[in-house]
Amino acid sequence: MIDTTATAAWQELVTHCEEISSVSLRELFEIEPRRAQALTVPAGDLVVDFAKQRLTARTLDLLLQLAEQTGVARARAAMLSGEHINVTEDRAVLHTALRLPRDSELVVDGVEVVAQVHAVLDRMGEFTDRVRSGAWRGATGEKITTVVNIGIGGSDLGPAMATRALRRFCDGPQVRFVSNVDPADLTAALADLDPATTVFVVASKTFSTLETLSNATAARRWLVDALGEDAVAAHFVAVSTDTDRVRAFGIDPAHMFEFWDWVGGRYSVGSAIGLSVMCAIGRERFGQFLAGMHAIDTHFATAEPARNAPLLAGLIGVWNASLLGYRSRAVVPYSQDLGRLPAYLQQLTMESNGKSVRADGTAVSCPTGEVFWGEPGTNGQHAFFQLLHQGTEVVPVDFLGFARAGEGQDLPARDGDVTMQQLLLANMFAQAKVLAFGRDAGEVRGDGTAEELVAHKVMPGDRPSTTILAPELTPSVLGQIIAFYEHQTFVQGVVWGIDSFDQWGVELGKAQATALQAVLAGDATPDTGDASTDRLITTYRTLRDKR
Ligand SMILES: O=P(O)(O)OC[C@H]1O[C@](O)(CO)[C@@H](O)[C@@H]1O
Repeated sequence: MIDTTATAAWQELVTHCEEISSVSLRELFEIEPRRAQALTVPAGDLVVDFAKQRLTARTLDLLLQLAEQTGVARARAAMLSGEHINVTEDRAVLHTALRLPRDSELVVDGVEVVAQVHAVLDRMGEFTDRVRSGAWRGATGEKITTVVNIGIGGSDLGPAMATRALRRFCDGPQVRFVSNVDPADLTAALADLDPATTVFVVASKTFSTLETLSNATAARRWLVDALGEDAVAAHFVAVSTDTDRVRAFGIDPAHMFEFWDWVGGRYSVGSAIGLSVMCAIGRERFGQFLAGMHAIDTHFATAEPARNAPLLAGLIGVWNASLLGYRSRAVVPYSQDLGRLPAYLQQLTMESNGKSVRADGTAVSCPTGEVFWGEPGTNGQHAFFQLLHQGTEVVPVDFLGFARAGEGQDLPARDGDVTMQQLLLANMFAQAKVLAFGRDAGEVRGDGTAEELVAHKVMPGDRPSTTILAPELTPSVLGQIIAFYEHQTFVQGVVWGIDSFDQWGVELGKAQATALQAVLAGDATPDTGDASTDRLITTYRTLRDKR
């Protein structure tokens, strides 16, 4: 298997990296007067501006050579055609098939999958229409007013993020999300609900996840206590790949919405896992959401490399993390509605690329897997931006902003003719500008700053960012943003040589938690194999019993 660091392109990038580290972003803009135009790449409705990244035309050229030498185009074709690129689980990786138009065809492992996908979408649409219209009645004949999605990880973060992002389009039942096995989560979600008007969507690819099954069991008890066992059929539906386990839990497979092992959990929001989103926004808008994803899939599959936004974004992520040593990336959407995007991207990117071995089991030879984190702007400006501007760590930022607020939603700002949406965007542009270009001591002194404060007010600059602008946050645009990040994650995985679609690293903790449950509940002297855990369990028991 190709070792990325052994390629000729990588070797050249290492040398180039040293050269570029001595050139400031200010200088790069002087040397390359057409930089802003050249490094702005449209993709669907997204306009992606890479101009404030620390790179030159030469860097991009070398990164594109790296993509060629590590086989990104070949891997992309393999993914899109359904080859088993998830080698450790021997599975195809086909989230892109979830958003193929109805008249497309794709045969995978001898099965035509597009027809299957649309059959499930149709069933989801029928269920959604019935819930939204009131045709789906609860056990006592009442209309459903609340849908509670019970799931975790990919079975929660995607739908929860999307429902919040599209909240101005939510005109169906209210939708809530319960994920954590912390009982506070379910208790709070159910506190003001009426079992007679509530439907639970139990969403789990495997239908074996401890948190989801615990919450679903508790929710079932809550419902049965109020309405009796026979009520389960009208109040529980499932989303899963495992019919037997759904049946064993007590949900009729007729009330199950299927997806397939070729959809990874963190890539599943376009599958039946999006049922709660469809309930909230309706099937037509959910169709627009899928069409948005498909538009970026098509861009990723067909745009020439130098104008392929997800390809460039993925390569620039590798450049930042593995060569320049910028190990984390802040994602700052200037949109309160996108408040859960950073959490969603944490799973998408870190569960995909947080790996130390390559697909063939050999050790990686460079740092992989950026640490993703963030909060919406402008809130983040009043929290962690100090470190972004003047800290010792350089953290590249992804800014996301929208030209328009939702229809009829913009408000006048405090003074002048400026609207709040303009104020929001002005902040976003200002932050990216200051991060890139800073302010040197001469400029600070020029403002009449007292000499003892000059060092404190110098803004170092040279802090890279990408700005993603779109006209408005609509279902389609949200789909485009998701697919844009999915594909850049894929590109990085290919360059690093890792399997971005397994997640073995989370298994051991799950197994040990299962083993520790009984120890916590019992009174025998703990003997878990390590003194620290034994001591913590003893302390826990003391605290638990001291009231
Ligand atoms: O949908 P499931 O099978 O309940 O899994 C939930 C999540 O658990 C994981 O397997 C591990 O955290 C994720 O990949 C997945 O999204």
